[in-house]
Amino acid sequence: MGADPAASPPSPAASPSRQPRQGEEELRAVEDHLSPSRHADSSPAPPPSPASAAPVPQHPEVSGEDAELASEEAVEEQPALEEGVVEAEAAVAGGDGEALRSFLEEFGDQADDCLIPSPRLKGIATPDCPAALQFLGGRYNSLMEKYKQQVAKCAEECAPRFDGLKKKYTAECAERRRLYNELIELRGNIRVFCRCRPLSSDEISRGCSSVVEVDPSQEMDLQFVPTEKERKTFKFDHVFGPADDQEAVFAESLPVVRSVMDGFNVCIFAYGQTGTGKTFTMEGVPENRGVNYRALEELFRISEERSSSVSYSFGVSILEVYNEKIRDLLDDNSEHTSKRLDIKQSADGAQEVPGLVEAPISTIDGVWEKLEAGARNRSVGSTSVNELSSRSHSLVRVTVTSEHLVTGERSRSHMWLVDLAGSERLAKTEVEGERLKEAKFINKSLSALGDVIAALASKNAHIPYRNSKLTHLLQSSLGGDCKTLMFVQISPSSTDSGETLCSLNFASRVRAIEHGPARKQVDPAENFKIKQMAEKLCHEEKENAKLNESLQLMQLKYASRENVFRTLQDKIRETEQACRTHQQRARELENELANEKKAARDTGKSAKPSFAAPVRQRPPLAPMRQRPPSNNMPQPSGPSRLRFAGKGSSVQNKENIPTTNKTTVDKTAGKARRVSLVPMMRQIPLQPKRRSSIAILPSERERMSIFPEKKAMSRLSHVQMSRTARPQAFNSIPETPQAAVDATPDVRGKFRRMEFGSSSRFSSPPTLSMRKSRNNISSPQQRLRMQSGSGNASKLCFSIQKRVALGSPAPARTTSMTSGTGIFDPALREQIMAGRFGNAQRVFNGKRRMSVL
Ligand SMILES: Nc1ncnc2c1ncn2[C@@H]1O[C@H](COP(=O)(O)OP(=O)(O)OP(=O)(O)O)[C@@H](O)[C@H]1O
Repeated sequence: MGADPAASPPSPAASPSRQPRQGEEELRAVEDHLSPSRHADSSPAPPPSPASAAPVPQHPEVSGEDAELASEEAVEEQPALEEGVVEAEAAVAGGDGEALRSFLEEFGDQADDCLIPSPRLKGIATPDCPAALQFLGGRYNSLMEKYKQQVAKCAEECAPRFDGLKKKYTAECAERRRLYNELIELRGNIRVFCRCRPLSSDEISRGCSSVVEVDPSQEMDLQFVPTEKERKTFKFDHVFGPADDQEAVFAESLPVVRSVMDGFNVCIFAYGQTGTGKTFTMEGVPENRGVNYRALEELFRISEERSSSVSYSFGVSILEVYNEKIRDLLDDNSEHTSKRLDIKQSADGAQEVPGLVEAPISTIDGVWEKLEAGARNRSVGSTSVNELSSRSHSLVRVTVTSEHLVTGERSRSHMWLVDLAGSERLAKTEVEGERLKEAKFINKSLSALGDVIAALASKNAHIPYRNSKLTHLLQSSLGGDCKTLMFVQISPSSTDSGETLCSLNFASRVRAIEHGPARKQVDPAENFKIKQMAEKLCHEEKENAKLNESLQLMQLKYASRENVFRTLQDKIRETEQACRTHQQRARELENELANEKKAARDTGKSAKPSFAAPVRQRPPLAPMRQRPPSNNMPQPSGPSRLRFAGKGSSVQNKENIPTTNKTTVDKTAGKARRVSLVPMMRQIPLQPKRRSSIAILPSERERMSIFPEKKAMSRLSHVQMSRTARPQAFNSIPETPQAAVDATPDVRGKFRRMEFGSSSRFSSPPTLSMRKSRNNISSPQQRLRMQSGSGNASKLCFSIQKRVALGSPAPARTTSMTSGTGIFDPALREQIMAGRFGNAQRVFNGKRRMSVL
């Protein structure tokens, strides 16, 4: 299905001057669909072919039934155009597509980013209309997509710049607020405006004259002229004459009102005589609204203006102080219920009235409703001065909570809008009864307000806020760190000149107050959090200090213990060194001793052995077990033999000691023992640290006694010593052998008793050494004793001596040990002897830890 180039409109793609553009393909597609119509113009129309059906709506002649349905749907989607198309149908005869073609031609000439609807669209016949609309839709969509991309790109490019500008804007806003606040502070945080109402018709009718002169050019001065002589000029921050309207008054109040939006506490109150226009200034009338309404209006306006950077929320409470009682004017049941409202100080130091209704407001209409409701509930009395005079103080509290969307800074501030009760003197009001009581309360609270202002003016340390409910409520918004605006309302009438003068004097005093810089109010919750954090920090600091102290103490203790430890280590080293020295010396002596013994044995060998003198017989050079048993060898004595026979086949096996008859044993007891022990001693390595030789040292009593029991006699470890006897026994032994030698006769006597009076068990080396020390000091043992001064050395000496005593063939020792000095019962003596030998055996055979006997 080709288009006739001659008949078809100039294709945009064919034009060399133009680049292919977006939408051209759609255009071409539609042109292709229109080609049958073109053929119809130049040549006979071909028969409708199913192949010519395309997804796009087509001419019914070309597209068939499906295309017709699609056309109908498209037409339904464009009901607005249908009417025009139907109207144009008559103009485009037969719907031959001529109008569509020319319409498309127009678009072909248009730039890609143009979408100018052609007036010819209306002229397109109904069958061609869907195709045209589809083309336009596609074109529109592609352009839309293109623009979207462009916008997104632009936004992306501009984002950093936008962020920078936003930051700059935020900084500028902050700076503006700061400067603005500074300006207000320079003007004074407490500002006093004087407003003089016009003479009322009643006053005019009574012929009252004006005693007040206001010069518009001197907006701060007010001339009080009761008489020409008494002319007095009062200065205020602004003076509004009778001609000034509500708008002008509010315009001057705006800076103070705005401060509340910056987080400062604000108080605006109207003071003056009854009927001077306090309520008119604060509340106004519906057609001429006062400060309250306008202030809230301004708050909403600012909130809207700053909505991109700060989020604000508002709440309103309305209350009155009547006869020193607080009444909630938004609580409809407050008059019927005995709900008592009181002032409490919150955690952040602000004054709160628990239970007071705080109505959230989001629109200015809502504000007006609340103000009206409050005004309706207000206690209104009637006096001769002003029929509608309110006999209570009316207070509107606006709570502003803000959160900065960029910095996250939060604040909560209050704005008090106070319409005070009339300040006229009691004498003038001519009241009595209930009205008099009301007047007294009013005067009391106004007097308290005067005292607070006077205290602030004189910068007293104590400000008597709590003298009245009114001043107590306004404490956080009156003086100090908040902004105060006072309207002093005066009457121009000559009849009120006295009251006017009082009011003007009071206002002048208020104006004289010098406030410090205002302080921004932060959210109480934030305040509380900060306080808690500060307390926690304080507590942690204290804990830290305590821990530091204890740490220092521990360090000191550690240092001192380290010193002690070092000293002990040094001592241990010294002791070890001494021990090593002693050991070395002991080894030398041992060697010397061994040499001596060898020499002694050699000497013994040279002498001829004889059974007639068994006592002097030397021990064999080799252990018994290594030698074959001999019938000629002497047998152990009776008790020893019995013990050998009792325990020990093992002993016999080891020692190869033959069992013989008793008579033989009796004769050769001492010799047999020496024969069996000496070889063993040679096998035992030197053990300087053995303590058994001194652990068994007996007490005096034990040494003097005889132990009949075998058990007690045979085991060194079973020495029966009483607790009290032990130290005595040990103390009785001199620390060194030399000490024993040098001991007093008493001590010597003790040792003598030990030597000769004790049982065999206690004939310990000290006894021998002492005896030897007396007789001969040239032996190695004695030399060792003489050289060693410590207890350990003496113990070592004892051990060595014992070995020497048991191993050496000293005849004197044999005699004394076997004789059992002082024991006359032969059986018992034998037992003791056996025990002594058994002990000796155990001591020298300590490594094996088994009883030989
Ligand atoms: N600036 C003014 N311009 C016009 N009319 C005023 C102005 N000030 C006060 N008035 C009128 O004076 C009358 C008394 O005013 P208003 O009730 O406000 O006095 P007030 O000080 O509030 O008295 P009260 O202490 O009894 O409440 C009202 O009718 C009020 O419309």
